Amino acid sequence: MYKISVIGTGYVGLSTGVCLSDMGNQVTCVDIDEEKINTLKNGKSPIYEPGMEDLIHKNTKADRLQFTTNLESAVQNTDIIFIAVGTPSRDDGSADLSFIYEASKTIAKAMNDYKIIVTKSTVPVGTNKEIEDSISQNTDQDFSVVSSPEFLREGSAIYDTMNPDRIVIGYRDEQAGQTIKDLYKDFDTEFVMTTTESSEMIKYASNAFLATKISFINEMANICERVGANVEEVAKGMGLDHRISDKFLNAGIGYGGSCFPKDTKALINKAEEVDYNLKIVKAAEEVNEKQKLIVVDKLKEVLGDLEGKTIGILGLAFKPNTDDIRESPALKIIPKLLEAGANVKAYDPKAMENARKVLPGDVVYCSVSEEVAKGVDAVALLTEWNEFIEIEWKDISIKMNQAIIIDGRNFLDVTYLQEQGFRYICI
Ligand SMILES: NC(=O)C1=CN([C@@H]2O[C@H](COP(=O)(O)OP(=O)(O)OC[C@H]3O[C@@H](n4cnc5c(N)ncnc54)[C@H](O)[C@@H]3O)[C@@H](O)[C@H]2O)C=CC1
Ligand SMILES: O=C(O)[C@H]1O[C@H](OP(=O)(O)OP(=O)(O)OC[C@H]2O[C@@H](n3ccc(=O)[nH]c3=O)[C@H](O)[C@@H]2O)[C@H](O)[C@@H](O)[C@@H]1O
Repeated sequence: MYKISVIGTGYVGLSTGVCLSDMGNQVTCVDIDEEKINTLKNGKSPIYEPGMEDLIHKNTKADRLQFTTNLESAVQNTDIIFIAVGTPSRDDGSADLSFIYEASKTIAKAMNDYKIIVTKSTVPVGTNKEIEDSISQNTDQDFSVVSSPEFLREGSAIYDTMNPDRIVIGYRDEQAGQTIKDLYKDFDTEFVMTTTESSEMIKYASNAFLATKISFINEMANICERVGANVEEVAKGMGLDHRISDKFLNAGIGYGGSCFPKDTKALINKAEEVDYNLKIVKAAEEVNEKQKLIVVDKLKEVLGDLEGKTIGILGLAFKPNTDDIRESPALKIIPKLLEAGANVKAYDPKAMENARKVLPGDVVYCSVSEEVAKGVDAVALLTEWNEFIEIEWKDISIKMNQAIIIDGRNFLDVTYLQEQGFRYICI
């Protein structure tokens, strides 16, 4: 059993803290956001993640998990400190590390004895060395910095944390690296013990590769459409080759989220810093930006001028099973539709509250998916929530002005929809 504090209670920090406590450790989760901490103290999760609230209840009840805004006392009462604060994009694409350095400085000033500081946040190569320097400037205590990047996906954060494909541990101090490995000793997984620089690069290279894989299949989809091939069959045929694998080969309206867009930009920026032109990742980004707006092009193709037309949007989150809308394609598509003079009705099972804060005010939000279809000229599916499969589509076509569906995620059953009289268009 280790005494651990986790700084930052976002998707990564909260999942890390909750899972480490569930593994039997004594965990204190810290955030500067008082509202988040109060929500957590009341047993509620500030983010939607399947299974999160149950684990919060279970582990707070067992006295293994607590929440505070008091970073100093959390640091003083624990031996291992995870940093899981945000590293958002700056205007030039580089990672904004101000939250990281602010947290490290506060940790350093609070330190009362030897601590291991573990960086979970995604940080550019060289940052862990900088964190080490920043901490030593602010304390006389002994400490070690370990890099252990996170690979969880939103929407399955708890499952991914508990069942990682690998755990990467980058260290300078062998003993500290082994302690972090020991923390995860019950996990049946591969451990990659490496330098902090390689560990930092593994995280960026993995995200850049996955983003590129998505852009690659999206480009294949665009060619398939022009030559009469079916991208889903092509992806299936490709994915059966174990060297390619069928994962992350779903064509659609491109990747969003808080990480692929931000991390590809930060990697390109880092490459520029060392005079290297990262052509493939740049191309992946460019393809993705275009891909997001393909739904608008397709709507124009079938409806002509969008002025005065009404479009129903199913799904606002950047992927299913999350309320996160950061960099969601919906945030690019909806303003374009409004600009073109269309009316927009929208529904998402979990992300409407977040979407309302950033989308233009004239979007009409519906309380159920069926309502989105009433009186619209086309429905566009932007997020593949499972509940959209269960929609009684046959009752819906009669409520629409025109029975047209643009499936931005190649998710719905084309044969069934065509039988119900829909004009079905996918990517
Ligand atoms: N969201 C994801 O799926 C994944 C994110 N990551 C990386 O993990 C890091 C965190 O990402 P998210 O959890 O999505 O961020 P987030 O934005 O959801 O949460 C960050 C939290 O840190 C808090 N914070 C900022 N400064 C603080 C300080 N000085 N003391 C205490 N709390 C502070 C904020 O109030 C916020 O609650 C990023 O570097 C991200 O790239 C890595 C893998 C997956
Ligand atoms: O660094 C991070 O933050 C995380 O980024 C991604 O996780 P996440 O963004 O939560 O979700 P993904 O499932 O990867 O989906 C990202 C985007 O790609 C899109 N996508 C995914 C797969 C696919 O085949 N096609 C596709 O368009 C999704 O719709 C979504 O918009 C990675 O999968 C995680 O391993 C990583 O830890």
